[in-house]
Amino acid sequence: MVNITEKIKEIEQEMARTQKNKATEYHLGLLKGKLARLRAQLLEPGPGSGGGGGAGFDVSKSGDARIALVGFPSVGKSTFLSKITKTKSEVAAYAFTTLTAIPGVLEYGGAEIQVLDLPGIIEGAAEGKGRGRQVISAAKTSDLILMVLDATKRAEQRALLEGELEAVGIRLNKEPPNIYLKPKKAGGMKITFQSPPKVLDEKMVFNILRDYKLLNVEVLVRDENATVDDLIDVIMAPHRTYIKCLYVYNKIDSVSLDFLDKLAREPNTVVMSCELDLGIQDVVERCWEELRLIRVYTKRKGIDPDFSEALIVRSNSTIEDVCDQVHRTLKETFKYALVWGASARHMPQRVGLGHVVSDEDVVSIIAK
Ligand SMILES: Nc1nc2c(ncn2[C@@H]2O[C@H](COP(=O)(O)OP(=O)(O)OP(=O)(O)O)[C@@H](O)[C@H]2O)c(=O)[nH]1
Ligand SMILES: [K+]
Ligand SMILES: [Mg+2]
Repeated sequence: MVNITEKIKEIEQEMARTQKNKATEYHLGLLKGKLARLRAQLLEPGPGSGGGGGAGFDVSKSGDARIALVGFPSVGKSTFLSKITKTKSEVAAYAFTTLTAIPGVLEYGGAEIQVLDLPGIIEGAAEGKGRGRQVISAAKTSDLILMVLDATKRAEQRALLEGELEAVGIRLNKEPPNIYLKPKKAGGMKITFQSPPKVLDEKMVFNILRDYKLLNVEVLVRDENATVDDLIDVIMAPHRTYIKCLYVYNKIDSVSLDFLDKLAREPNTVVMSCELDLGIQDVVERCWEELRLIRVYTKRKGIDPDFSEALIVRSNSTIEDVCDQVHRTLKETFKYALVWGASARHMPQRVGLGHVVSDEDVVSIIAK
């Protein structure tokens, strides 16, 4: 383990030393690939290491979605959990008050959202410092990461934390790169650019593929702005997780109004003070928006819809998903559905199992 960590350090240092220019770009690209492989290796439980990969905490998923509270120690994660759920997680002024994952339930919009309060992480977490690896594994299983930051601390805290998550393959607020890659049994490399690339070139792609021993492979780069990092992410796809992240600055009671104004304007950012009870509701509303959960109300023939209880499904869900939420076997007797609401072209619209529902649709399932 020490060995890999040292190798990672060496490569990071070499990359930092190397000037970025046309002559060094291929070399840097290969170093990036090597780094990505070593980091993945670090996360694999090694032989006899007794789970050195750091499995997550033993908290089963429940509810309609999961939010993870990630941050440095004492930024106010537990204080926040205690504000928005009925769970009381210990709060104190010293670092590492929370030592395990504490789940709470946030009730909002008819949904039950599991919120995981996690131990604070420190620099080097990705390499196994503190409970970092476990915290990050738990974060990986969430639908939304709330990165809780202390508004009174240095601005670098955010980049440091992002770096830790990046290092273990978490990609925040990013879509998977638009590069198609398919390993083949034979036929050599086939590299195609859909339009002239702005950053990558054929030699770079060739070098990286060869370095990964992908000698028979088809690659189609669809995004003209794709980078070496994007290509590596596609090659390393099983080790990459794309998660939404909301940056939440707490303790705004202790900063100037000018600074607060600057923070609040940053993208994907919300500000709050748990101590003064300021902005908490805004944070909850932003979480709800980011999760993009959809409420569907069911209606029986001849009776008004039941607006007191919603079925909660993910965005882009279909009538089939709605059926599954009602009952496991419902779709076996499904004939058609009637839909009222934003997803319907006319009211009601008669639809099949593949119809994509919108938030607050009313649905009547007609059985055979
Ligand atoms: N000034 C100020 N202090 C706060 C605020 N929210 C929390 N605190 C204080 O910050 C300290 C740390 O709070 P915790 O909730 O324990 O922080 P944590 O992030 O869970 O800490 P660990 O579990 O140790 O990682 C406590 O003394 C809180 O009272 C806030 O909005 N403003
Ligand atoms: K604390
Ligand atoms: Mg805590």
